[in-house]
Amino acid sequence: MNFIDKLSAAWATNDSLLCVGLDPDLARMPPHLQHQPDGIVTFCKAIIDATAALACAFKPQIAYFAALGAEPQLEKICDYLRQHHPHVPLILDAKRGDIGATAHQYAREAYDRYGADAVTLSPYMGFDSVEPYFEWSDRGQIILCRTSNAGGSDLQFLNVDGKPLYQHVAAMVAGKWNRNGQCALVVGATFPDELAQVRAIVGDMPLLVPGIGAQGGDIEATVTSGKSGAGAGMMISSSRAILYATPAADEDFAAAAGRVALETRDAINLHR
Ligand SMILES: O=C(O)c1cc(=O)[nH]c(=O)n1[C@@H]1O[C@H](COP(=O)(O)O)[C@@H](O)[C@H]1O
Repeated sequence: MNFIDKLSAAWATNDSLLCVGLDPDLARMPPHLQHQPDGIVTFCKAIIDATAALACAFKPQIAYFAALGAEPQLEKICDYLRQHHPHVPLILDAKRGDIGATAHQYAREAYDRYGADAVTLSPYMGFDSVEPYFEWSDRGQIILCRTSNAGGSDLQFLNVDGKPLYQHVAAMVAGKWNRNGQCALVVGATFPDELAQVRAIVGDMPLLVPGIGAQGGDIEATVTSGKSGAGAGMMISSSRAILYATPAADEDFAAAAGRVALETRDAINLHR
């Protein structure tokens, strides 16, 4: 099943627009897991099992693994997701962006090594830096458009031919770039006005929307501004607020993650 169909099925099956971000920070994990050889795997599996019925996607962020040389643990987590929760799409958050030959290697990493359904990409090196990813015709490309951080405005808000650069990115990705019909865009929950602008440009294209939870984005404004005509169309992502829902010393971190995921999913659904 291709990325968009799998995402649409997960929206319906789990009645959820919540994407659970897997950003495992050793220092915030329960102490008994911090020094175990596969402690990150154990931590993430417990979070995954506690939230899989509530999520429309999982999004591991590769930096938290690569910084520790823990890519083999990320492989195990991705294998686990595909085997035990195959109906929930796996998004590798890597924000790649490089010339074509190098991009092809990054595509192999995301889609073949980790088996991701989709990967996050930067658009700023242009179409030929994204083109190699289309060789995997059933997989998704999620392209940065209006990011959740304050500094995103430095470039994305530059006025180009009468409109901000991020709107050009939205129009390009929804048009010429969406070669396999598997593209999506990243728009931060911290900017609901821009979320509405992007929605108006791209029709029902899925949007990955980080910025609720730890970054303080407002759920009602996010859903109202970003939902598609069918009241879906978004992967509203939260990482730290779910992963570290209890103090690190608390043994019951997975149950707390499940509780916060349930509350977040339901709060999102109130406004669909
Ligand atoms: O592409 C992303 O996922 C992303 C885009 C963006 O604009 N802002 C953003 O925070 N993210 C990612 O979303 C996650 C946010 O984590 P929390 O703030 O803990 O929910 C991190 O993994 C970020 O790298």
